[in-house]
Amino acid sequence: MSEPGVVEGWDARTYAWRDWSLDDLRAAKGRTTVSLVVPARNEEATVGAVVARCREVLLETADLVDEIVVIDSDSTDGTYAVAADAGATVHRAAEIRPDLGSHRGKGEAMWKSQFVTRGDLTVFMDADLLDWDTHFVPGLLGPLLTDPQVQLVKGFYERPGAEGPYEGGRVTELVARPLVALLFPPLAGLVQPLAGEWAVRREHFARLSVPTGYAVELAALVDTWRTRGVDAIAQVDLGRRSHSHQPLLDLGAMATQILTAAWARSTHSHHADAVALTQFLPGADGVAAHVVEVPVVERPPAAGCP
Ligand SMILES: O=c1ccn([C@@H]2O[C@H](COP(=O)(O)OP(=O)(O)O[C@H]3O[C@H](CO)[C@@H](O)[C@H](O)[C@H]3O)[C@@H](O)[C@H]2O)c(=O)[nH]1
Ligand SMILES: O=C(O)[C@H](O)COP(=O)(O)O
Repeated sequence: MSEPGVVEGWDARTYAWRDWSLDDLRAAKGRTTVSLVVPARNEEATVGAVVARCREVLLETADLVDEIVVIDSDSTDGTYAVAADAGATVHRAAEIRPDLGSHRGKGEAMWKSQFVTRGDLTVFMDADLLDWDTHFVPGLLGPLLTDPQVQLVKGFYERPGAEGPYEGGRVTELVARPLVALLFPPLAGLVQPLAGEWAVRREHFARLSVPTGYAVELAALVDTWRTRGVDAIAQVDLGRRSHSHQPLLDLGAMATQILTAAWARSTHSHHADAVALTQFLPGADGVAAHVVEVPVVERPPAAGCP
């Protein structure tokens, strides 16, 4: 086992959010425009606070964000109304460019966001954040505003829990990290490869193929590395973050999507729109198998769309 520390090659592109003051960032921003995009599915309990705090601090006070856009991803609760009341521009993913069809999923909401936002830079933030702060956004903007070579910035953070502060979640540790180790080793220095808090240059994102589900993060990293080189990716320590946890079986679907996107990016290729995932639940006579059709549709680069 090697000595603990930053993985070789990543030290120069690993930052902390305190590395820039708001004044530094405002000066670097100049006429560059920034969209904060929050994909949200059934997040009425938390999306209001995410939007309201970002609006007050980043849009109205610090003048660092030019628009806050919530993409309502087929919610069946009050997400749309809560986000709108908190001051976001809200769009239903299915209603954006209906001529392009509609799919379920977080990646779909993020892909569709490109047709309703106008920022030169896009910052993505999850809507289910519990322990977080608005400095996430300036932290993620730092490398993009100060280094023209950087195309994509990934957040990382302590994740409070029994496992240890810098260990990721279950999918991160059991799927993403082993995959990166096997197939994409130059990305192994990323502390939280699946973090939902990341930022990207609009022009670069528009040239990426985007899995409609939870593989959007891993795909963006791999494709950025392949097309622009590993130096186009930076990561920023954002402090602490906690979020609501999904049930294990739902994470099985997430893992399947991530594995599919990784497989498509390895020397093998995959062309189906869904993967059948068999899971097991207690049944009347013991264990019962359930097959879940996990969607793995992938959108083409938005830049090629009419
Ligand atoms: O169909 C969906 C599902 C989720 N979301 C939103 O996406 C964000 C993150 O979703 P969540 O289910 O909380 O994901 P996690 O279990 O926390 O998964 C982690 O790992 C995923 C895989 O990389 C990332 O996409 C997530 O951002 C990251 O938080 C939240 O705002 C959700 O409301 C959608 O917009 N549409
Ligand atoms: O990043 C992950 O692996 C998923 O978000 C799951 O996280 P959790 O195990 O902390 O719920």
